[in-house]
Amino acid sequence: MSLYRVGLSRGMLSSFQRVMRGEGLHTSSAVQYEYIKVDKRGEKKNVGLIQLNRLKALNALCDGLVSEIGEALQEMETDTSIDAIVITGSERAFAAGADIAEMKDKSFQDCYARKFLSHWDIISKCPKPTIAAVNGFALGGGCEVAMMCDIIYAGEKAKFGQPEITLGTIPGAGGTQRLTRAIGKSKAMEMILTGEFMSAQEAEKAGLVSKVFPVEELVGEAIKLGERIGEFSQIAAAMCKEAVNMSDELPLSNGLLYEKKLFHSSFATDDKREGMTAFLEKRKPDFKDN
Ligand SMILES: C=CC(=O)SCCNC(=O)CCNC(=O)[C@H](O)C(C)(C)COP(=O)(O)OP(=O)(O)OC[C@H]1O[C@@H](n2cnc3c(N)ncnc32)[C@H](O)[C@@H]1OP(=O)(O)O
Repeated sequence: MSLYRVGLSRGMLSSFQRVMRGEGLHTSSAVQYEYIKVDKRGEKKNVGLIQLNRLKALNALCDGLVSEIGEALQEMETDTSIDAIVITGSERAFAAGADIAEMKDKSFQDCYARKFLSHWDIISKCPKPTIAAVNGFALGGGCEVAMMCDIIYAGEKAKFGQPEITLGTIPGAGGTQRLTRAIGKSKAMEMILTGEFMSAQEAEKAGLVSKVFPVEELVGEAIKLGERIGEFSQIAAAMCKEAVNMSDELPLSNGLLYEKKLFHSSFATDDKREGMTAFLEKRKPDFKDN
């Protein structure tokens, strides 16, 4: 059982110092966080918001921060009132990458034995729809976290990059794979081999980002998107997500079969009956996520 689950946080170890610096511990219903803020947003409070909050280090993804994202996601996953989840940072930085100070003295043995970065996978495995709302820098692991989400919305000053080559290493949390799949080999290779950043507008044109918004409107627009998704059946949304994600993993014929099996499975739900009945009765469906 993690410390968080029994009501303690890593943060409590140094809470006195943080209180003295005027920084607080950020609390959800049962869990206290040091590096993130969590909230429920939208008119029905059905959109979970995770805001990275390690501002001085540009939200560099230290071990504690990533663990807290995982804790918050797990909590939101089991909270049936939450239909979609938005992950965001600050206006200056979504996240400037894995924490370089933490990595500097790590050996191969440390990385291999402790499966360094493998706990980041929890973000891509979340069954609920996830939206990255990216303002400012999304570099290295920050770009990778954004790409682990299902949809990326960007503020017009956002900058994406995989600059690991400038540190003598390579992307390690899916950067080469996901970027190549998103924008194609030539563009991904150029970005990764030069360490150069891509603007929000370029990222939208290349296909990494769905939409670009003015900086101050970004998070609100991501929450509106979460609310729109939340109008539908949670089960259907989870099935859509599973089928789309499988298209990245499987050859076409297997992907088509997988989709068909999920489509057939959706016929076992009350929500499919309600959706089709409501259409024929010319009324709004009342989905029960069942
Ligand atoms: C999976 C592998 C990886 O992710 S490797 C990391 C990949 N990311 C990077 O290489 C980006 C590193 N950061 C930068 O290049 C710059 O900080 C910047 C371009 C994002 C912003 O530059 P600017 O000059 O505006 O700010 P500072 O460099 O002064 O940064 C402020 C403050 O944040 C600390 N910081 C920034 N990024 C990281 C990081 N990835 N890890 C640890 N710390 C980071 C930086 O050291 C500064 O701290 P300070 O105590 O004020 O010196």
